[in-house]
Amino acid sequence: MNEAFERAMAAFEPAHLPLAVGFSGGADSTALLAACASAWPGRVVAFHVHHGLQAAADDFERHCAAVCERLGVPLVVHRVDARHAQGDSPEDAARRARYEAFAAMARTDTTAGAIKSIVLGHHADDQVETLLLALSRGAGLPGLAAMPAHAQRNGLDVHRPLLAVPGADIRAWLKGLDLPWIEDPTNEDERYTRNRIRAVLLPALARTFPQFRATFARSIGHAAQAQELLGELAAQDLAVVGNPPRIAALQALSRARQANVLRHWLMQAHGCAPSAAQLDQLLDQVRACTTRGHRIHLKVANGFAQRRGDLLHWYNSGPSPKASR
Ligand SMILES: Nc1ncnc2c1ncn2[C@@H]1O[C@H](COP(=O)(O)OP(=O)(O)OP(=O)(O)O)[C@@H](O)[C@H]1O
Repeated sequence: MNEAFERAMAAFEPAHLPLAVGFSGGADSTALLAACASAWPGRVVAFHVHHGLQAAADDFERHCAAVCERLGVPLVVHRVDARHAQGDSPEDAARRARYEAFAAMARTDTTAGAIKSIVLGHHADDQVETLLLALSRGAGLPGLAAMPAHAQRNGLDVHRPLLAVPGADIRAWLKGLDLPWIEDPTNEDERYTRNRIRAVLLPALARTFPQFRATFARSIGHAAQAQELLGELAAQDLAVVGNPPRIAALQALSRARQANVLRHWLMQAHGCAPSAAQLDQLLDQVRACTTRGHRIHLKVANGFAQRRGDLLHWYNSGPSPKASR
């Protein structure tokens, strides 16, 4: 019995049933799986991503299979090889591979029926860690908005019903059940920033600001709401400046709106995010672009932004033959 955990689960309404649970075998997703299996008997499936490169991955899979059998929940396993490309962080590569694996598992036939929603065990401590990591990188609003409780990703409804529940409450609830879970040894490894945050910063925060989980969550909510507005404004501005954007139309906007719409365009049309320095340089070039001969050709993310006539293009497949002005 744990009130915070039970309250969060009672408030959770998945967008669709049957429901998949992202099941790593760790404490949080074990509690989530057990709670979902009891709330929606026969309508829950476990999705396990097997990280082929990790030596213990086969043991994790066997553990998950045993727990699923105990709970009477079907298990789907998908193998990924999340080797990261140069310049890509291992965490980002693993996360991307995980969501692709969830989408692939959702396309397989499960005995429970077609899967359109997945639920993940991220909790209040994970959310605070995500915020602190974003601050440590100097992230903008999208980073400060941390993880949403509900989002669409790779065609699936992704739910995180435990975002307001501290990790300790989840474990307290799980201890009342007779179910085993895995303690991932890499969670103790202080070479990872996330683990240092957990071991060093969270206890200090608890001593200094006892309510930090709730107050940080409020700030995260404000950032997410502001980011939503910026997204709406960017979509409206993109409709006006065009895709690819017309340079003269960009120049009619304030610098902050240019930055907002260019970031949105690069992400929506090309799936890339410029660094703050690159975006700043690009804005300087857009402002300076007042003659027919002004050339723009700048490195932006993993490609280049380039002036072609009246338009600003982005490419990463080698320069265009017509690429002068
Ligand atoms: N290998 C995996 N297969 C399926 N889902 C996973 C996997 N790893 C993580 N998840 C999902 O993502 C959530 C958050 O991931 P994170 O890496 O923080 O968890 P974890 O420490 O591996 O395990 P847990 O959160 O279950 O204790 C998990 O609660 C789980 O729902």
